Amino acid sequence: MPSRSVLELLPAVDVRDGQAVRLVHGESGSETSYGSPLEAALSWQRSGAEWLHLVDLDAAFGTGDNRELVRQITEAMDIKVELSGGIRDDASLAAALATGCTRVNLGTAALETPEWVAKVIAEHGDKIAVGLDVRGTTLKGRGWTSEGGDLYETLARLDSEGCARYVVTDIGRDGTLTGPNVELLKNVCAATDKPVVASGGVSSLDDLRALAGLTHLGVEGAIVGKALYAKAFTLEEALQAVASA
Ligand SMILES: O=C(O)c1ccccc1NCC(=O)[C@H](O)[C@H](O)COP(=O)(O)O
Repeated sequence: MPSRSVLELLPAVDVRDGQAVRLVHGESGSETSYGSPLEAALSWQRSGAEWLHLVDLDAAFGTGDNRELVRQITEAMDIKVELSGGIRDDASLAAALATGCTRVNLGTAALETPEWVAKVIAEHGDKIAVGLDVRGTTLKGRGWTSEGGDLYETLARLDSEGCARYVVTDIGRDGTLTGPNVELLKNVCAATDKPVVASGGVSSLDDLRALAGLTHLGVEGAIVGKALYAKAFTLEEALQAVASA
């Protein structure tokens, strides 16, 4: 009998001005602070996480960076780390990869400098994921007003360039505890053969079970932020829920 794949869970640590924070709709200025990002990351690791989704929000918003702290956190982890936020050129990519992270997530660069993204996909393969942050089917930079084109046209282009994986976020759900956009995830999975990581909106164990029910379509993992910080459930409960879904 073929083995069933278990949904990977990626607890999120988003860093702004040295603090772990949560945003609403990915918008700068909407943050709530949750203290030390290293402590948060270590606590997810202690709770059994196999992945950490670590975001440098200052780098993403162009308000500085938390590069040294992100490096320290990544080095302190025994688990896999996905790094995101402000990775847009050779220097920021080199700094991110030098942390020893498992992969990086490119966002705005995929919209604004597609030639560079094609080049680094060719060079680094599986170490590069692309974040597709959407409202409706229009791509957006996180928390930004600029529009980045059509989701499915961009997906087709990135697929043709060999992109290994997509992190898909409905910005309208992000940080809102209103549930993931299952329809969007199904549509993206239908449009690509590459694995998809769901991001934004998870509010309950039932949401995670619903995402676990999409693994056969290509949903490989789910990023969980606000729900863990708001203590809607524990990470142990979440891991148990997806293991038995
Ligand atoms: O990932 C980024 O690069 C990023 C850039 C700018 C704003 C937000 C960004 N990421 C946020 C996340 O990845 C969230 O942690 C994730 O979507 C979890 O959302 P939620 O479970 O709804 O808190």
